[in-house]
Amino acid sequence: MVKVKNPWHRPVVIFLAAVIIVGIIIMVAISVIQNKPLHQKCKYGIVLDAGSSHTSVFIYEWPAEKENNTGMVRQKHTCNVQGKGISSYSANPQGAGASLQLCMEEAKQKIPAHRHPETPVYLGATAGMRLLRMENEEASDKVLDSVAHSLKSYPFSYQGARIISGQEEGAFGWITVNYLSKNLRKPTGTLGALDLGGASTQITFVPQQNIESYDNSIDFRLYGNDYHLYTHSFLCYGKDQALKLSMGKKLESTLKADKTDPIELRDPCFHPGYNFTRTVPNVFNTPCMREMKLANETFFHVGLGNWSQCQQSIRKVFNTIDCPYSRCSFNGVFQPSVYGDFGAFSAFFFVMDFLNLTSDTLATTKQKLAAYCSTPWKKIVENHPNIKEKYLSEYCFSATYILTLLEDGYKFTSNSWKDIRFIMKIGDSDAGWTLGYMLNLTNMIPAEAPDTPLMPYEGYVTFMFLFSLLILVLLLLVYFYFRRSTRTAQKDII
Ligand SMILES: Nc1ccn([C@@H]2O[C@H](COP(=O)(O)OP(=O)(O)OP(=O)(O)O)[C@@H](O)[C@H]2O)c(=O)n1
Ligand SMILES: [Ca+2]
Repeated sequence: MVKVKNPWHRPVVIFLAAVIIVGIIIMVAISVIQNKPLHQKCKYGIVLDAGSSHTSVFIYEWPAEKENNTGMVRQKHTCNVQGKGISSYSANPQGAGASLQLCMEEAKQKIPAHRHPETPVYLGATAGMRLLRMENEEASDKVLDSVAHSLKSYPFSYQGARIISGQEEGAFGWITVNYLSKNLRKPTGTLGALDLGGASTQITFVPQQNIESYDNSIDFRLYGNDYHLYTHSFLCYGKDQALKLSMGKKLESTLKADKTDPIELRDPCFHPGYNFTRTVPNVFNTPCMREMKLANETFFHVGLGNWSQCQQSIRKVFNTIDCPYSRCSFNGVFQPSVYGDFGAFSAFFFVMDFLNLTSDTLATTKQKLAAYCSTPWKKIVENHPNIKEKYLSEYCFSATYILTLLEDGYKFTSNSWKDIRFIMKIGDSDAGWTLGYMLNLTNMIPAEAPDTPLMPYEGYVTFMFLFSLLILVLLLLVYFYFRRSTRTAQKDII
């Protein structure tokens, strides 16, 4: 046997082997950086959204090692607490805490037991509790004590139950939609946030103009970028309270014009043929209507089904005359021109989605809504036998209110209407303030960008593909080179 001798064989082979080994090490390192651990350990967080109309429990989940990266936290589970919001328990505060039990038991099942002690639980109450606090502070404290006591009885890490401010509600809703849309680490624009609840509504966006009022401005530094936000929350302008305001105004003018007994409230925002007897205290028991003096006990609520008259009546709840700034939305509140795309969620979505009005032009939306409002009540009930009549009866009002709020209130135009996206979820997580609230309280969004920015997923896939191709070509070259060398050597021997 003759040994093949070639003086530059060895360095070439060593070089190629080194390239392959380094390549494999880089691939493994990138896989780790790309946050695709072999076995994913998760952490959890619970936020209770104690809204004016109801309470929801949200369970969030994220990979234990990579909690500071945008888009890593996702909604694992949500549970709707049965019954009304916690503010409805003012006369029976213990009932508020007890109402959370079923959903909290569910949370115990959904989160692995060994994670329970480290899982934070937060409860944030919104406009319903703000109103109760205005009306009766002692009662609102008792309700908060009751829910706090209930939450402390679970094996999680209780972090507090409090009434959040309207500014926090707006700002955390904005953080949620931009975190979920992965806008926060890119130089691209952000998404404004429009939230419509039962008792308040929020508008939050990055404006182009100066913010003239200190109360409406909020600054964040997230992942190394500065955000200067405009935000405002209108208490009493959620859809349930706005209905009361609007009906109250109509009742007042009816009382002035006609003192017959019982009073007939002829309402263009309800369908023709709709006729219900209501009692004044039931409809108007809210601090949003303190100045209105409405003594009569019962009245007939009669539908007329006239969209344009309905819009006229709703306009009366917005004061668009007085403005101490260069420009206002309504009620003397400063607002810069709306700018950029907006995500409109909660009742903005529920109502517009129910009426199939989430993707039309403003003109078409108005036409369709006018036709819907004039549809007889009997037909509406026939078409939707499974929906509670109370909710069904209010969609004409609610959608007309939404259009009026967006157009006359926030000054969206037929042109900027198309920048509004009616959304419920982004990915598998709900749009709302709860996720932003938890990200903030757990410091999961760092002010500065991490030192090693991640390669985007598409870039990672392309890189891995090209690198694998390179390794394959190198292996083939080595193979052919050796084959040729061996053959040459064999020929030499022959
Ligand atoms: N699928 C749903 C859920 C809720 N709603 C109604 O939409 C309104 C707002 O609901 P939500 O956003 O849950 O309000 P809350 O959070 O309870 O109120 P707030 O934010 O003002 O405290 C309420 O009138 C509720 O009855 C609806 O029409 N359809
Ligand atoms: Ca809400």
